[in-house]
Amino acid sequence: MAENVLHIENIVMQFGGVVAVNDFTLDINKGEIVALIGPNGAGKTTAFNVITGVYAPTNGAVYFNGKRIIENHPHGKMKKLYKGGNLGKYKSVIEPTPDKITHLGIARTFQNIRLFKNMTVFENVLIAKHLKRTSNIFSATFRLNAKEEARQRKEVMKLLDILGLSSVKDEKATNLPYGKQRHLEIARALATEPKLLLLDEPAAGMNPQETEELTAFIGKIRSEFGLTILMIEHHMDLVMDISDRIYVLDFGKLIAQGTPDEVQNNPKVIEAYLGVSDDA
Ligand SMILES: Nc1ncnc2c1ncn2[C@@H]1O[C@H](COP(=O)(O)OP(=O)(O)OP(=O)(O)O)[C@@H](O)[C@H]1O
Repeated sequence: MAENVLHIENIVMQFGGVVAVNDFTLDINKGEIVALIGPNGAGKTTAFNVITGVYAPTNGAVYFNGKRIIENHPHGKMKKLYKGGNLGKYKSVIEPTPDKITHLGIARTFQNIRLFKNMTVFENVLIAKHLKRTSNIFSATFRLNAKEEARQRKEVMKLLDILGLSSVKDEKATNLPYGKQRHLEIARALATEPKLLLLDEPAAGMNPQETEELTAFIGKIRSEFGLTILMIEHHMDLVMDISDRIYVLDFGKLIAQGTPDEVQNNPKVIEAYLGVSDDA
């Protein structure tokens, strides 16, 4: 039987009167690559921010490897404002910080590149590796134990080798071509040894050749590291090529899910993207 890695249940994320994510449920099994797509403002990044502990959801729960890691229900100001369903279903408050989520084994990248631009490729990955071990930015930067440090350096070299980045390990991040900077961002996420990787628009700003290289790169890391991947992406070639399944959000609501074939022929999806339905 397929092994569930991530189960998001009835997630609502409401900012005052704006319902950014509206009763969203999603499942990902071990080893799958799942894409989360939808027009601008559909709620995709907000969903990522809930899974990674940036926002406590207004209502709903998140399970990782069968364990409930996030739960919340409308309280305080939201008690009056909340218009969603499942009221009273979620009773406890579990609000891990992003740092705790990383330690559980979920890593992410961001829409905009967030590298230490003036540090080398090697240093960028090493700092991410330190964060995994210490969860403290101070000791992550000014490391303490020489033996542990040597071990981590070795692990980083191995990771760079696998990812084809060892030949540029001493280059400053800012000097890398754009596509490689994106690979480096993923390398940093992998340094935290995740089981689940969330990629937020990894192909943003890429040309077709860079996008093709990224497609191969993502396929490679899935098999090398036995990863499960959830990816937000607007490049439909990449999404259709690499995804096992796709979820589609529009105005915060799930409007479709299925295989790439099912989703691209779904009239609701066509309507959400083009503003016209085939059967209109
Ligand atoms: N912190 C916030 N406060 C208030 N509203 C927010 C906040 N974050 C997101 N929103 C709103 O929630 C909605 C969903 O935004 P979100 O960024 O999740 O969409 P998205 O699908 O990721 O869009 P894009 O593809 O453009 O990145 C938008 O209307 C946005 O303005």
